[in-house]
Amino acid sequence: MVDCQNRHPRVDIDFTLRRVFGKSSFRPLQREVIAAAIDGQDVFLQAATSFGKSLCFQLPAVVSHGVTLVVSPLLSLMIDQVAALEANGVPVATINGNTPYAERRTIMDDLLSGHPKIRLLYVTPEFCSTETFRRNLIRIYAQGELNRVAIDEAHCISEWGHDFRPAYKELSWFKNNFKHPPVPITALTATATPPVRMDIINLLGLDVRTLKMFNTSSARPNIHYEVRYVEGESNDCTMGESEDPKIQHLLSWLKLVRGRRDSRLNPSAQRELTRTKAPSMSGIIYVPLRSVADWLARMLSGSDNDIRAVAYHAGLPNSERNRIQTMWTSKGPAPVQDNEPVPAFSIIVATAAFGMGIDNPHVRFVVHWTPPRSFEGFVQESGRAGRDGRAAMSIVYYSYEERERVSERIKMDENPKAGSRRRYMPQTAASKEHSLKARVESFQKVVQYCESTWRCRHEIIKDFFGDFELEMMGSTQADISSQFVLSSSPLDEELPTSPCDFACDVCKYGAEEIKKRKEKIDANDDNSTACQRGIARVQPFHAVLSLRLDH
Ligand SMILES: Nc1ncnc2c1ncn2[C@@H]1O[C@H](COP(=O)(O)OP(=O)(O)OP(=O)(O)O)[C@@H](O)[C@H]1O
Repeated sequence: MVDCQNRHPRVDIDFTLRRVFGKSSFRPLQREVIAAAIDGQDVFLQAATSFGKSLCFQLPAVVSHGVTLVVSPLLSLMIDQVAALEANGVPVATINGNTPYAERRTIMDDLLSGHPKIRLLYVTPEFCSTETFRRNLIRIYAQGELNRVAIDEAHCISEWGHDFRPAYKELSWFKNNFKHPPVPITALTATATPPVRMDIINLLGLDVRTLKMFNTSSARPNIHYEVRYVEGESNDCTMGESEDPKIQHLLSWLKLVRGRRDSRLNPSAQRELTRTKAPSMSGIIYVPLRSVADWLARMLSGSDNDIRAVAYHAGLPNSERNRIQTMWTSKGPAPVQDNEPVPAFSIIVATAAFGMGIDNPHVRFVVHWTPPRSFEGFVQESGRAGRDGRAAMSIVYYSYEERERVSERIKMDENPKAGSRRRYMPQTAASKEHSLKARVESFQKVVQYCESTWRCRHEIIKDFFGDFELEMMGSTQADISSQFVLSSSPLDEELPTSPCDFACDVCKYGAEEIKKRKEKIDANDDNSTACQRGIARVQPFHAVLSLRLDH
């Protein structure tokens, strides 16, 4: 058997970075992570959304001997990364549910040839646990051609492995079967809490004594985080635009943004000229339900000629979803045709089906229409903004009614009605308990993030992901602020500062102001509005969650 770890040539990674990936320099920490991978170490990288984690396994795969197997949770993510690698001329393949038989055969023939051309193969965890694929992998390994296994979005191992994607739990198969020589593993994530990190390490069978750990801070300095407190009912798809306070708020905010942008881009000329020439500003609005996505996209598009909004959710045909995603991720501003005005805003109104890993550098804002159901999901989704390093915005609309609704949905997912779409499928009583507890805690953190009127929101994010604990585990850390354009100018140096440099509503407007904004909804927390509308009194949030944990 050949040990492919010892067969990689001495490589100039700077040359490969420029020549293959078209990047001029490494971001802080990338070089160290890549060097550890080329050296054959097991690597754990936890870095903020948009840090550039993919490069940390793609570049080693390009310069090393053999094939790197990439385990990825979502088809859309695989398609995105495979297309980007192909565009850079890297031999890459994916085998997934949509791969025709003949293409699978060609890919496997290459991988089993003893000298494969393919450098990276993207698969799902479910495919990894099929007998046929495992038999083939053993042959590839025996030929000395299995270089590394990369687990992208590794938090899914812990978040999903215990319930609705049990195949994630079987990934220890790699360490158990490829021992002499060992096949190194790289695990990457932006959103793992301390217990999730330990779960990932244990489930993958990694040895903490030899594992190389790297991390950056979890919050994104170029994102301005804000919570907007809104009163009353929402997501009522029968409502008109003028009746919904959130639509009203959003439209006036967009108008403000557009006004500022117009005057910055073209201060002296007429606005019409600016509208014709400037590219659209991209944004994502996350909603809890498909029906709300369709309704809100319709409302926004119909309300203003300057907004083009499309819905994206799992209920759309695959072809439509692919079309929207391709349009969305195409790099660069949308081309301007003739003198046709380009809408000022191009918005995707999406359910959670659109999120993790999606890489469009130009997204300027991400809005959560209702409180997100998990804190990890919130950080992943808001992390779609500002991936070009420039200033971007995250807004969460928050009301107590919506808070109760989300906790009700969490409850329903655990005990679905017969015949309903079942989102989670815990296997045993113990794993059911584990998964419920994790989900409840994660949502409690969302509530804490939204209801806090005094703490910097960046600090809340960093706390949740335990940046400090990573340091205690011996992780090599890097400051990534140089990667982003921060909002304050050098002229502000004399002014007092805040933990996030005023990049959240609490630090920018002060605790008193945020408290005042929140008081608006505090007045309604006794459910009186619900009673007035004839809606049954909803159980208070904390009662619902503690009840849930009791059985
Ligand atoms: N050294 C670099 N120089 C310039 N751009 C880079 C560099 N490394 C990565 N990028 C770019 O940064 C963007 C984000 O990279 P990537 O998608 O790998 O992020 P990520 O860390 O996986 O984020 P997420 O966790 O949100 O999916 C990509 O467009 C990528 O091309």
